[in-house]
Amino acid sequence: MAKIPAEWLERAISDGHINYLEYNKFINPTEIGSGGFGKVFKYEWKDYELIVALKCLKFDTDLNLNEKIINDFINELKLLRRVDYHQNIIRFYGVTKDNNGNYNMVLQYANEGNLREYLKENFSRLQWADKLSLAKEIALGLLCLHDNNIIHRDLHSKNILINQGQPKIADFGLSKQMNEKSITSSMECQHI
Ligand SMILES: Nc1ncnc2c1ncn2[C@@H]1O[C@H](COP(=O)(O)OP(=O)(O)OP(=O)(O)O)[C@@H](O)[C@H]1O
Repeated sequence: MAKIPAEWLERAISDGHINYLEYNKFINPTEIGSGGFGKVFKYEWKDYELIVALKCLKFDTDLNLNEKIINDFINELKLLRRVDYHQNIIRFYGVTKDNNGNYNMVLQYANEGNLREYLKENFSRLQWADKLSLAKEIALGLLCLHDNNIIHRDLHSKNILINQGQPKIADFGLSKQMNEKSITSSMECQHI
C-alpha cells in the first residue's frame, strides 16, 4: 500500500501533470521552517534569479507514518496545482528530488514569513485599513478554494504566508476536495 502514492507521484511527473525541476538549478539553501512533512528551505533558482521555498518530504522509519506523510504531500500537490493561479494562494512551481533522494515541493517564497510572526512584529505599525485589507485578501483566497470545492481544514495564522505585505494561503496537506456526494451528505448532516 505504501508504494502506491509514491508511484502516483512518479507517474504524474512522467505524464507531465506535475512539473519536474532539476535540483541543481537551486543554490544557497537556508533553513526557514519545519512542519509535518519535514524542513522548509529558502533557495535561489539561479537561472531566473528567483527566490523559492523548497518543502521537503522526509521519510520516517515508521512505514505507516510514511504512508500518511506521502498521502498528505500528494494531496497538497494535487490541490495546489488547481488553485495556485490566485494571488492569495501560494504559487506552486513543481517538484524536485534533492541529493538525498527526497522529493521537495518548489513553492513561491513568501519574504515576510507566516502571518503569526508578521502580526507579532508589525501589529502596532499596521493601520486598520492594512488589517482589513489582509482579512479581505484571505477571504478572497478562501473563496477561490471554496469555488473549487476545496476545504482547507487547517487554516491558522502559521499557514497563511506573507509576501510583500500580501497574504497567501498555504499548507494544503489536510485539505479535502469535496465531491457532489460529500457536499450533499455534509448538508444533510447540518439539517439533522
Ligand atoms: N513558501 C514559503 N515561504 C516562506 N516561508 C515558508 C514557506 N513555506 C513554509 N514556510 C515557513 O515554514 C514554516 C513551516 O511550514 P510548513 O507548511 O511545512 O508547516 P506548518 O504549517 O508549520 O506545519 P504543519 O505542516 O505541521 O501544519 C511556515 O510556518 C513558514 O514560517
